[in-house]
Amino acid sequence: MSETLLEAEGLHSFYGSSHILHGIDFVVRRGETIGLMGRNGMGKTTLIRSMLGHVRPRHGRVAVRGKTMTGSAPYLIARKGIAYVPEGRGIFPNLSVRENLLMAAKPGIDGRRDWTYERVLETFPRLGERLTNGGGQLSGGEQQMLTIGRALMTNPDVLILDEATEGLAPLIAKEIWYIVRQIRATGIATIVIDKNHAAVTSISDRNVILVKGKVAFEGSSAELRAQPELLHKHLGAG
Ligand SMILES: Nc1ncnc2c1ncn2[C@@H]1O[C@H](COP(=O)(O)OP(=O)(O)OP(=O)(O)O)[C@@H](O)[C@H]1O
Repeated sequence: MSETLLEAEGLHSFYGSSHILHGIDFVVRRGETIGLMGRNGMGKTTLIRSMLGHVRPRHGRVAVRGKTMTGSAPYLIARKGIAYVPEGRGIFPNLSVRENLLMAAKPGIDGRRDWTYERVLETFPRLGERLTNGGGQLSGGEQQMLTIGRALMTNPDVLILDEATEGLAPLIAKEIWYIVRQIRATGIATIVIDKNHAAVTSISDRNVILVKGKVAFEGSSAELRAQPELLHKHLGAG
């Protein structure tokens, strides 16, 4: 079985006295694409934030490449090859597109420099047309592309996309999905959180559905499609 890159075991996380995650087990192996699903407020973002050191779990363990890193600072976890594209984007509005990309550049954990500035521009031709524009002058879709481009410039082994197509026009969302497919094909493991379940299951190897901070389903896209009642019950879809 491929190397485990990111792992949560029995995670319990809280915001103040609100108990949000109730003993979650979650694993990301090299090269796999995981759809993380669930209705609003079920704990998807909290699970990601708990694994990445933004929220300190009260119980349980987080391991990165087999090493326990529960509650480690986010930058230490990022340094281990985990890139996070949060909901709502994270670019520097006063810097140009070129500067936004170049300042993110770093080799991967094993020294890989697969994702160069040139390659990111090939993947996102729209950004190439906007190199001198400020990040804040871009459209929502372009900002999202820049955020993903910045994450790729870090040469990650795991890329986490939290609602990457949220609020985008359908054609732009389609472009983002096309790019996610290309990224997947390069062997980067990806966690995709998105409300478009059909799009998620069309690219994911495995899917995890959260209900009230617990894993309610885990299985392949074929298994999930074979149980449409699950989609209806847990996601309100179909
Ligand atoms: N910073 C916070 N402080 C207090 N409660 C929070 C905070 N962030 C999230 N919550 C609550 O934790 C619960 C889980 O939120 P979370 O964002 O993890 O859900 P989600 O499944 O990602 O849903 P969404 O799609 O709405 O982001 C929700 O009830 C939410 O209101």
